Amino acid sequence: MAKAVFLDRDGVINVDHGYVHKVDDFEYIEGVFEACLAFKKLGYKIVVVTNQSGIARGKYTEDDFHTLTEWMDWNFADKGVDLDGIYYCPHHPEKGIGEYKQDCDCRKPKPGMLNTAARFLKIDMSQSVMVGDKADDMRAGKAAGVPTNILVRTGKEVKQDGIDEASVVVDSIADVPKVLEAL
Ligand SMILES: O=P(O)(O)OC[C@@H](O)[C@H]1O[C@@H](OP(=O)(O)O)[C@@H](O)[C@@H](O)[C@@H]1O
Ligand SMILES: [Mg+2]
Ligand SMILES: [Zn+2]
Repeated sequence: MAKAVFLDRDGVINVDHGYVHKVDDFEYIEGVFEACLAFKKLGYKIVVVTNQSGIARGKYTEDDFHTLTEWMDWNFADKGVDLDGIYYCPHHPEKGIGEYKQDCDCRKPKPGMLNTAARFLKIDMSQSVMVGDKADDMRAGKAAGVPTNILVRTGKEVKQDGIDEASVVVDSIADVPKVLEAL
């Protein structure tokens, strides 16, 4: 069985300017590629799990998301990092338009995206790690059975509920490899 680092996107990989959907607005957080290279060296798969309710809200389309994601995936590949999976939730239970208005199982804090990835990639949750910038990311990790849930300070303002749900709080993804080395 494999172990994985589940990565939230906005606020962890890139600066969360709010519903980012264009290459021009996609600003990488410093040290993200080096951190991901370190995860790979430590034997982890890397799986992105991102809530994209901007799709449900009609701010951008699934095609816009795919275009940006393909560009991001190539950026990682150029740096020697093969992302093992990228999962997204396009829904919102109240603000969604049409088919996107759903109380789905994939929107974090629910664990659907992590569980789907785990089935497909044969991931052992008990050895895996979640990295996010919100309490709901920590809750999704815990609901999936991930024991190490790391909150970073590069995204949404860290609040008490996030701190309470997290195993550890670090400044950014650049600090995560040393946390994993100590596990
Ligand atoms: O951090 P991840 O999961 O990768 O993506 C979150 C984003 O899709 C957006 O999620 C929204 O939350 P709501 O979906 O409106 O609750 C807001 O927080 C936006 O500012 C943010 O850009
Ligand atoms: Mg986030
Ligand atoms: Zn969903």
